[in-house]
This record gives sequence, C-alpha cells and structure tokens, in this order.
Amino acid sequence: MVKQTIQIFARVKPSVRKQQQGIYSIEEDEKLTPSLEILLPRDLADGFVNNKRESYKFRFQRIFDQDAKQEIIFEIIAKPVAESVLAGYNGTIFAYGQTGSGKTFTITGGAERYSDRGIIPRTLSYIFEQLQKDSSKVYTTHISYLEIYNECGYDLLDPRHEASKLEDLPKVTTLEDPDQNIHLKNLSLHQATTEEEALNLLFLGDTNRMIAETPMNQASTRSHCIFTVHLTSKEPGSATVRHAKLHLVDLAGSERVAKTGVGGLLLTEAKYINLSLHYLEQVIIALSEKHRTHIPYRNSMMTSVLRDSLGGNCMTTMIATLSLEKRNIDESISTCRFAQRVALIKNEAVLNEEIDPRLMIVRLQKEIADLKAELAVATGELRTEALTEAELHQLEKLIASFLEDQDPESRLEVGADMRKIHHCFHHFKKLLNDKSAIKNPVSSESTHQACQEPLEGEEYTKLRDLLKQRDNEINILVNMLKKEKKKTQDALYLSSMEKNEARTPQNSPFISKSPASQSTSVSSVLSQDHSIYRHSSSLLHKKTGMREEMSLGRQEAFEIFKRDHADSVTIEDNKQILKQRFSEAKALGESINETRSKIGQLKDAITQRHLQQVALGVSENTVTPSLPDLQEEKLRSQLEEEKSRYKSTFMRLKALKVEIEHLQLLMDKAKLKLQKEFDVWWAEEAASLQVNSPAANPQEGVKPVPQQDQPRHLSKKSSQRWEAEDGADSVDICDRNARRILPSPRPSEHSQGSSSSRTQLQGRQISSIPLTGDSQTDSDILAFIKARQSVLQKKCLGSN
Ligand SMILES: Nc1ncnc2c1ncn2[C@@H]1O[C@H](COP(=O)(O)OP(=O)(O)OP(=O)(O)O)[C@@H](O)[C@H]1O
Repeated sequence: MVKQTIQIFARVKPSVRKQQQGIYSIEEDEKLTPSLEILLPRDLADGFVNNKRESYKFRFQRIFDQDAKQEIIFEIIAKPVAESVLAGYNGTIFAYGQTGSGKTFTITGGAERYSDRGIIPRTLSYIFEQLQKDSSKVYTTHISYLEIYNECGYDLLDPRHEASKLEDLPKVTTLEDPDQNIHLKNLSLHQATTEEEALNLLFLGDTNRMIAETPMNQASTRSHCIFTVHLTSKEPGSATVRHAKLHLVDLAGSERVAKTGVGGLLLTEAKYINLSLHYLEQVIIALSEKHRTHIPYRNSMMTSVLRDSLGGNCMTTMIATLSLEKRNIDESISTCRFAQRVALIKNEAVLNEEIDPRLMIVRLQKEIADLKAELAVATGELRTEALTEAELHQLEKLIASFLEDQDPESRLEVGADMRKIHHCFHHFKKLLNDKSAIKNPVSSESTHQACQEPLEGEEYTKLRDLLKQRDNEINILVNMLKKEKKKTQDALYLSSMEKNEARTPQNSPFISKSPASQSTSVSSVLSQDHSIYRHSSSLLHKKTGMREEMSLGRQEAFEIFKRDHADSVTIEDNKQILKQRFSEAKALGESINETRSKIGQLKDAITQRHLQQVALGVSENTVTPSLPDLQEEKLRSQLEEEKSRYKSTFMRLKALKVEIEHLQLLMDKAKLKLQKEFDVWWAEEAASLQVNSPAANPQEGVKPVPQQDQPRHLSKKSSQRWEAEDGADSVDICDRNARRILPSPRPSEHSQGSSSSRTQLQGRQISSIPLTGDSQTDSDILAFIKARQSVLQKKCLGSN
C-alpha cells in the first residue's frame, strides 16, 4: 500500500500580452516546495485607503511557467503516475482551471504541432513502449472515454455518436456494488493492442465530442471528460491478475462568473455555474477536514466516478491550469485555493490483484477431485466404473515387477484407488490358490513348491496341464501299440483262417453276408478300441485342432500316418527335451528356494548380531564399537554371495521358461502341420478310392461277396496279392503292393509318385469288397482295409 497526498502542480498558460507578466512570481527554493505568488495590482479606483491583500502565495509540488513544454509536463507530472499504473496501482491526473486556462491543451494537447501533444498521447506512447519491453507479464489494454455533461454520462466511443444527437444516446449510469465499487453501465471498453489503436480511440472520442456540441453544450467548456486506460497484467502460469486504471481527466471550466456592479473586476462572491464542480469541491472540502466521516461522493456523477481518485485507492495528481492575466486573477486565486485543499487529501493506493476466475475454477475442480478420491478411500466407497483395459494392463505390469523385485522392502504403489487395491488382492489370492492346488496332489510337496515359487501361478498351471497332456499322450501311444499288436494277432489269425477255410471270405469276421450287417461287423471289431480312440481324439483335438468328428478309421490311419511321419522324430525329440527342461526347472526352483531361505537366515543373523553389538555398547557405555565387527562383515559377504546366486539362478530359470514356451510352440506347430498333411493325404486317398468303388458307379451296384473260385477272375496283380497272403513265397509281391496302399511317411513324395498306377491297383484290390453306398461308411471300411494291409505288410516284413 502506498499512502500519498494528492500531488498538485501548477501550470501557467502563456500570456498573449507581455505586460501582464508582472502579476505573479514563482519562487523556487531547493529546500522548500515552490510557491506561486499572485500579486494583486493596485487599482487606483479603489481610492487611497485600501486594506485589501496585495498578494497570495500558494505552494505546489512544482510550478510550470508559461514557457514549459509539453514534454516536461509529461516527464514530471504524468510519467510517475503512468509508472505506478504499470506497477498495478490506480492513477488519476486531472486538470482543473478556468475556461481557456489550458486544461485541454495540457491533457490532450494542441492540434497544431506534434510537439504540442498532451499528457494522454504521450502517456499512451510511454505505456505501450513499456509493455513491449516487459516480456515477463502478459498485458491487456482497454480504453474508455466518458463525457459528463449536466450530470449525464455519455460514451464518447459509442459508434452511434456520429449519427445521433447527444440526447438520443444511451446515458452512462453509475452502479454501486456492496463493496462500494462503482461500475459504469453503457460505457464501452475497447481493446487497444498498440499505441496507434489507442490514439485512434482518443481521436474518435474527441471527434465525437466536437460533433455533439450544441448551443446547450458550448464546446468543451461545460463538460468533463474522463479518458481511461484499463490495464490488466498477469505473469505467465500465475493465477493472479492485476488490474489498474489510469484516469486522465479534463474538467469543465471552473470559473465563477462575477456579477459586479458598475465598474471594474472585483473579487466578489462567486456563483457556481457548474454543479459537478460544486459537488467536487464539496467532496474535496469534506476530505480535507480531518473529522468528516461522510463524504458526499454520490451527489454527482463525476465525484462518483472519481471516488477512488479522491481519498481512495489511487495515486492522484492535479494540475491547476492558470491563465494569469489581470482579468483572471480571482479565478486563478480560486483555482489555487482549490488546489491547496486538494493537496490535503490523503490517498491509499493498493495493488489491485485478484485470482483469475477461470484458473480458480480449474484449481477448485482439481481440489474437489482430490478430495473426492480421499473421501472414497476414507469411507471405503468404490468408484463405480470398472478399470479400463489399459489401467488393468498397467496394474498387472506393476504387480509383476513388484513380485519379481528381490528387495523385501519394495512396495506396490497403486494409489488411493480402491478398485486397484481390490484387483491386487484378487491377483494375490489367485496366486496363492494356484500354488496350494498344485502342492496338494503331488507327493513331493516341498520340491514341487520349490519349483513353483518363482514361476507365476498361471504359468505353472499351464506347464502342469501340459505335463498331464504329455502323460496322456504317452498312455495313448501305449494303447495304440497294444492295439497294433492285437491287430497283428488278428491278422495272423485271419491269415491262418483264410488258409484253413480254403478261401471262404463269407466266414471272415470282417465280411458279413449282407451289406447291412457288414458295417455293423466292421464297427463291432473296431469298437473294442473305441474308448481309447475317443480319448486320444479329444486330446489331439485339443493340441492340434483335429476335428472331434474324425471317424475311427480315419483316426486309426492318422495314428499310423503320424507314427511313420518324418516329423514325428522331431516331435518326439522335442518332447524329450521338454521333459528334460521341466526337470531342470524343477531343480532350479528348488535351488532358488534354498537360496531364498538362506538369505532370510543370513539377514536374521545380521540383525541378531547387530542387536548384540548395540546391547554390548550400551552395557559398556560406548556408543559404537571402535572396530568393525568381523563376524557381521562375514555374514554380509555371505549374504551378498547368496543374493548373486539367487539372481543368477533366477535368470537361468527365466531363460528356461522361455525355452519351454518355445518348445511347446514348436511341438504345437509340428502337430498342426502333421494334421494338415494327413488331411491332404486322406482327401487324396478317399477321392481315388471313391472313383473306383461300386458306390461311385451305381450301374455296377453292390458286388456280391467273393466266392471261393472268384480269385480266378481277379486281375493278375490282385491275385498275386491274395496269393502272397496265402504263402511266404510271395512275400516280395505282398510287400510291394502293400507299400503302395500304405500312407506314406512323406506325403509330398507320395503325391509325387506314380499315383495313377497306384490308384488303379487300389481300385482292383478294393473293388472285390462289397460296400454300403454311404461314402462315410465306405471310406471307414476302406481305411480299415488299408490299416489291415499295413499290419499284414509288417507281418510280411517281420517274417522276412
Ligand atoms: N501552454 C500552452 N501553450 C500554448 N498554447 C496554449 C497553452 N495552454 C493553452 N493554450 C491555448 O489556449 C487555448 C485554450 O486552451 P484550452 O482549450 O486548453 O483551455 P481549456 O482550459 O481547456 O478551456 P475549456 O475549459 O473551455 O475547455 C487553446 O487555443 C490552446 O491552444
């Protein structure tokens, strides 16, 4: 806050007549404030006896004589006020004096020369120059221009000014808020970003003032003008905004018209001709009297508008303009007297700062959000909306890094969000349940736990399931082997039966007399392994995507195809490696658990040792042991060793986990490939068989069951086959033909081979078997026959 009386300056207008100069003198003493002495000329008309005062002395801050230039007026009077406005204080400069004393010339300036520019244009120039120089703040400048005439306010910047009469323009009125701040209604504010824009507004207002002149409003003499610069400043990033106003006031002529009697100009009782000035004087008188509590600001519009400037929050300066000519002596004395009273008024200027309402809203909104979050935690209230995918992902990552962190002191920071806290608990519970579920069914509890400790729950479950599946697969393979053995036995039995029963196929357990019973017979033979197949199928389906509806014959063929496929070696190898890696992981897990418990023990030992040392120090009254504790140091180095072991083992386990995952992927891929290749092969075989089967040739119908003498009508190759089956002499033929209809271990080679001759052969061989006409059933039958031939071939090879 700056406490300051209103600064008063005097400016004497240049006199037209040189001889008038002797009626005043200016006394300037360096130690004292300058004084203006107005000398009353002796008027001989008053007679010899004259007891009137001959001079009046008035003190001013500074007195500018007639030769004072506009520039010095600005420098001494206006510049300090402009600076305080730039600093954020309100400022007012008003010119008071009789008509023609140079108020307008001082405030606005003369129209003739550039050097005659008055306080307003010079102040605008200075302000904009300073704003440009100062980059530490963001400034906004607005201009308003108010004219008060006959107690009515008019907006000189109202664009309607030109076209309308003054009486028709909306009046500017004063409004007072509860804090007694005055607001002006209908007074427009115009932003000016440059000096030029501001000057244009000044000229616009002055022009409007001239246009509005009427006989009632004789020039500027009877009106007051208040040109106001509204300056807002704000530091970037700060919420505080400063507002400052600079009123540059050109008051109406203050003259008191003296009605004298006959004769000369006398100091007679004055008559107020301007009500506003009268009220202004009342306010000034009231303010200058120490004990006056009521100040009649509200009596006039001008005093209301200038309320802050007079005895309020403002740095105010008055310029008393004097036209010190003999005829103006009394008015000049009156002006000086007025100035002396004004000089007694004390103002208290404060920085006009306020918080930017927009920033305030943002700040309050944030505060509300923070408080709500705090309240939600305090009351246990949950936020209703679920966590987003991104939030969950972030949280999982946090949990994972928390679990992996070896530092027992590490913390999981999820903030005050109850949803996240609950999610963490849920996650840990799941981990715990997974562990205990794994621990119980296995006999080697401790080793299993040790293996699982460093692995995540889900990962462990996955690996465990895979192991189970592998075991199942092994079981299936064993079953398959059994089945193959059994089939070989069946084949041997068949072979002997065929021999013994002198080629009576109708008695064969595989071929019944009627087509209807034929399929039943086949399925009844195969049904013995049905349960095994179904189980195997479901497992294969799980791992390789094999269709559940795969027929039994096809499944059987697939098993053989798989067994003989080149990739099966790779799959088997990978299986073995995987088993190996699992046992390695188990061993590493055990080792990690062991190391962890060792770390725990060492930490306890260090704490114990430390406590012992402290207790020892207390008992011996020494603060710290003088020598380093060797035992503690040894423990610490052991701890470090264990920690690094833990770390390296953990890293190995991690790498192993990656390898296991990779192997599993490889196996899955290989199986999928196998499945696809098998599908291709199967489709090819089925197509070729269908072409040659009776079902595909309705004209042939179902062929009768071959009779005893029928082989004679068979083609050479076909009879050779049957013959070969009859005796060991024909093993070579048997082998060759059997190979041709067997699924090839390499389907690619198979497809590239002499498929036409093979198809022909197959057609001949199979055409002797009566089929049902149903494509699915027939393909099952044919597949079964092939499998049977495969077994026979093996048998041939075995006996060879
Ligand atoms: N210091 C000065 N130097 C030169 N000319 C001046 C000076 N002061 C005033 N004048 C001239 O005197 C005349 C009257 O001055 P001005 O209009 O400023 O008086 P005023 O006090 O504003 O009168 P009113 O009350 O009627 O508005 C103008 O022509 C102006 O140019």
